[in-house]
This record gives sequence, structure tokens and C-alpha cells, in this order.
Amino acid sequence: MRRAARGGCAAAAAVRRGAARRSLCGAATAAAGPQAEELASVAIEIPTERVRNFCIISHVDHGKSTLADRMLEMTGAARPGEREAQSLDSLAVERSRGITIKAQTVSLLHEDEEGERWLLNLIDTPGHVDFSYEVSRSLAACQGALLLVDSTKGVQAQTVANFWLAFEQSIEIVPVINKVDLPHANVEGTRAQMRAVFDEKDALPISAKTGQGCGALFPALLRSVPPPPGRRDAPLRLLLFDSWYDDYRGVLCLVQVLDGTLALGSQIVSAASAKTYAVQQIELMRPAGPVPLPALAAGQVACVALGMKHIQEASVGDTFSDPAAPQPALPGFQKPQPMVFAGMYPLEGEGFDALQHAMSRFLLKDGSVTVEPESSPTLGQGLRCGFLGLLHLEVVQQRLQQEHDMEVLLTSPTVPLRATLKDGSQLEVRSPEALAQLKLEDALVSLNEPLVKVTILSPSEYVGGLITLCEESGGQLLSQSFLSAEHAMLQYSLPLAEIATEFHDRLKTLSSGYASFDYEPHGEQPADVVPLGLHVNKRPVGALTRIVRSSKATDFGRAMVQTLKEEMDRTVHDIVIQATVGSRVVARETVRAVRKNVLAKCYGGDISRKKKLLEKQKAGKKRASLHVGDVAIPHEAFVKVLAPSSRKKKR
Ligand SMILES: Nc1nc2c(ncn2[C@@H]2O[C@H](COP(=O)(O)OP(=O)(O)OP(=O)(O)O)[C@@H](O)[C@H]2O)c(=O)[nH]1
Repeated sequence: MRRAARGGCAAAAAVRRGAARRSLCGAATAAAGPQAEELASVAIEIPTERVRNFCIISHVDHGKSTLADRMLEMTGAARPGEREAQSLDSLAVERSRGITIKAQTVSLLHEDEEGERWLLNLIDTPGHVDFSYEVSRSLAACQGALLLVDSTKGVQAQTVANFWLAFEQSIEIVPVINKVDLPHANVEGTRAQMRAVFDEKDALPISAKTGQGCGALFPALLRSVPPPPGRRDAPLRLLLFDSWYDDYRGVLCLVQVLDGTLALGSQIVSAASAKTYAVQQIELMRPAGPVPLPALAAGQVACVALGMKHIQEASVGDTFSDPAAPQPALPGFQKPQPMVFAGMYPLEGEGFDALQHAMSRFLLKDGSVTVEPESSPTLGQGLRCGFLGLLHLEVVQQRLQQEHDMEVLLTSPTVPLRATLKDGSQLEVRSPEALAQLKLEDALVSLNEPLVKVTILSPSEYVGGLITLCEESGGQLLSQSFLSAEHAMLQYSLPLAEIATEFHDRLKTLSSGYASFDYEPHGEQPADVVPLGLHVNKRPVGALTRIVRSSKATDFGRAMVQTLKEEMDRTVHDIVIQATVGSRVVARETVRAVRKNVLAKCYGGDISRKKKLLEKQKAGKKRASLHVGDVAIPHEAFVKVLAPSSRKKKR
């Protein structure tokens, strides 16, 4: 199964939060923007045959959110000119980074040329591989997908990955070529690639930005995508496909009625927990605010409030039904598994309690982060957190800062290793310190690391360099093919740990930014890795230990001691920095002692001026730092040593 198809986590979306807040303030339908009252009155009357549930899938940055906004505007859900910030990208971090993380849903009322009204539920999906579980979950509630390809970039790795996700779920695909307004658009080349890879022939050329060609989208959508299969006269069945915690209203659930009709005030029972809930609110999602409904019919999608106290009660993939006619559970979604782990510690001034508090609030919104306590002699008490990937890790760090005012230090990311011990037991090794301890105790029989199947799409001219990169990263070639004379596809089996460091940056550099990649789990292999430790004046700095391939330990060690040397303040004594594997020193640097004579300029005998200068020098040394014995390591030094190059840029 693809990694993306695992699904399942708590969600937070500011469109929905904003909407919730507005409804709390009593503004309800009137404030829910243009068309809201009309939508509220006609939604239940629209027959299932005139409901369409669809999403937009594409590679990152190919224009999903821009197209979603264009469709909102075309159906009157948003007014023209309200599009400076994309309506569906609503987390602060999404806006600041220009990426979509949480899938969003919006209900649109569309009138066709014959004056027939249609209810369209549009689900905007993220493009980045770390968040592809959101894509698969969105697909579960859809019968159709607009497959969007940027005509200046052509088919990319996540176009292929998302196509297969949709194809495997029997979703009807409507192929669309975007950005045709750009002078370097290659519409025919892109069309040829889509034909070669997906056998999709009639892609619609559009510009989501200017609106060119977009008029053809709705007719194509209504024609190609089937209505949802549910029956209104069948016993009630609901699929919960997303949930999130609203600061003001508690847990909210995004549901699709599979069969029957859901009425406000009725009772429903969860197949997962057998708990019964009263339906307190049913709302259609709109960018300007929610539209309250008295009932929701088969095929329709809406947000419901069930009075749940904890996000854990809203188990994504759960089936709800009428307690008088309980229905069996549908196959649910599996929980997304963390792909990388890192230690999280409070920065200067912030205590562990503040970190714990911020994290517990954050977890209400993003249940895909796993958390367990850990402590480090240098950094004190902290948390070991599991993330879906490196971008997810960065996003969590950024959201903690933006939404909870919490600055954190993250230690080197580590992939989970499966250890078999001499006592016959097995355990998952999630930190360099844990591996170092097992090695020290000589407790290991074997150690396995996760592999991924990487799909790379690239202009043919860069293929040679990319093959070298994959081979240097310990990859095994699985397949190589050409989508056209200029466009190649490579598939490699690679250790996940390679992806978690600098693979992405090197891939982008080697291909001048043109290659793209996607990955999915691909079994495991014996791991030839070691914990690379760092010592300052012979004292271990546990927080800087990282797990590296044995063959790369010396190179990594040299880079680490060099970086630390450059970042350390010089003191009156020499500081010896060593990188070690077990008891073997693989790299060493010395920060030479210096005594800066701040009094040199103080000729004359002004003793108070001398004192002032000495105090100033002392204060300067007190910049935020961590202490190893009597040596202070500045925070910036920690951050630089820990950050792999891949964590500095947007992927
Ligand atoms: N010229 C032009 N630019 C476009 C068009 N569609 C989108 N863009 C631009 O392409 C960039 C990416 O667009 P988004 O809509 O954010 O792409 P996305 O696919 O939602 O991105 P992710 O959510 O990160 O996957 C933005 O700068 C858009 O303004 C188009 O039709 N023409």
C-alpha cells in the first residue's frame, strides 16, 4: 500500500475555525457570504443525482488552491477581488509558505445552462508528500478528481502518485492542464505526457489565474463524475473522514452521508466505540462562514458537531448509524505512521511546562504527531516527537511558534529502526541515544532500517547525475523509463534515512530544480548505521548525537566538529571538540584560547570605565547557551550542527 493511502489524523483548518467563530458570534447564515441563505434552503432538496463530490489533485504548486478559488468565484461563493490570499489555504503557516497542508472542504451551488441547480462539494488537497495521507482521506469522500498539471512543468512525481491513489479508489479523473497563460507553457508536450503516463487524452487547457478556459470545467465535471452512490431511503450510514478541534466549539467532524438522511437533533451511534451522540449542528462549509442546515441527505458532505469532548473520540474512518438500525463498520483508515523522530526542547527562557502545555494544545489540532517524554543531560527535559516527514517537522515547529508563541529546539531527525535484542525481544529505536545505549550494552542481534520506493521524474539530461545520487545514497534501481524523449522516470529502493537528510536538496541542485520525487514504504533492510557522538572537552553532548551510515561517519564527524568550532565563542582555555563512534575518535578540532584585551583602548587610569568594559564583556558572553561542563555552547551552534541542509529550504 502506498504511504499516502494510510490516512487518518486530527485536522485543523482556519477556514473552519473562522467559520465556527463567526457562527458563535450569532452571525450564522447572513454572514456566511454571498449565496448562503439560498444554499441553506435548497441544499436538502437537491436530489443525489445532482450532487458531485470532487477534489483537485496535483503536484505541489501546480495551482490547486488558485483553481479552487477560481471555482468559488465562478459559483458566486466568493466575490471577485476577494482572492489576494487563497481562501482555502488558511493556516498561518500555509499562507506564509504558500503550501497547502490541511485539506479543506467547501460546498458550492452551481446553476447549469438549463437553470438546474447542482450541489458541488470541493475538497482542496495538499500537494506535498508529507501530507499525502490527507489526499487519500479526501478521496474517500469523492467520486471525481480534477487532475491538474502545470503546463510549464509537465507531469511530476506527485502527479503520478496522486493519479494512482485516485485510480486505485476508482475515482473518475478529469485531466486539466493549468497555467496556459504563461509564455513558456507547453500545452501539447504536457498533453503528450499525460497520454503516455495516464492514458488521459482530453485534458482541458486552462489558466486558473486568469480564468481562461475555466468555463469548460463545470460541464466536464458534471458529465464525467458520477453522483455519489447513496440512497435516501436506505438506513442511515455516515462516514467520518476528517475531524478537528475548534477552540470555541470543541470537536467538529466532517462527514459524508452514505445512505439515508441525517437530521438535526437525532441520535447516532459510532461503530468504533458504540457510543451514542446527539447531532447538535449540521453545517455546510463556506469560506465566509458555515451555513446551518436542518438535515443532510445521502451523498452530501458537511461539518457536524456531536458534543464530543476529545479529538480521540472522532476516529477518522469511523461509521455512524441510527442506534435503532446500527450498521456494520466500513473499512476505516489506518493511522499515519511517523516517518522521522526528533527531540523537542524548550528554548532559552521557556520551561518544559510551557512546552508541554503548548504541545498538548497543539495535539488537539494535529493528532499525527506522536509524543513521548525524553530528557538530555545538556538540554534537560524534552519530548521525543514523531513526524510524517521533514516538512511536517518544520511545519510543527513553525506552528508552535506562530500559534502558541513557543520557540523550540529540535534535535537531529532519526528514522525508526527495528532492533532485535539478544534476549529475543524486539523494539523500535527512535533516538541516537537509545541506539548508543544498546551498542554500549552489546544488546543487539540485528538492526533493520525502513526502505522506501522513490519515484523520480526528471528531464532526461539530468538522469545521469540523479542515478549517481541514488547509488551514493545506497539505492537499488527498480525501473527506468521515458515518458517522452525529454522526460524520464526512475524508481529506486532507498533507505528512508537518506530521504530524511539532504537527498531532496541534492536532487534539486543536480537537476537545476526540475526533478521531483515521491516515495512510499518498501520494506526494510539490515541497517549498517552507528551513533556518531560529539564530545566537548571529553564530555559527551548527548543532544548532538546522530545516527549515520558507518561509511559516512568520518565525513559527517568532520563536518560536525568544523561547524561547532566555527560557532563557538573562544575562551581563555582551549576547547577540544571530537566526533566519536563508540570509543573511536573520527574527527577533532580545537578552538584556540584567546584573552581579548578589552582594556587595550583604556589608556589612562579611569578605573570606573575599565570596570564598565569588563562587565560588558561578561554580559556579551552570556548569550543564550547550553553548558557542557564549564564550556558554553551557544544555541545557534546547536541549531547549526543539528540542522541537515534539507531543513533550511522549502521542499
Ligand atoms: N501564471 C499562472 N500562475 C498560476 C496559475 N495557477 C496558479 N498559479 C500560481 O502558481 C503558484 C502556486 O499556486 P497554488 O494554487 O498555491 O498551488 P497549489 O497546487 O495549491 O500548491 P500546494 O498547495 O503547495 O500544493 C502561485 O504563485 C499561483 O499564483 C495559472 O493558471 N497561471
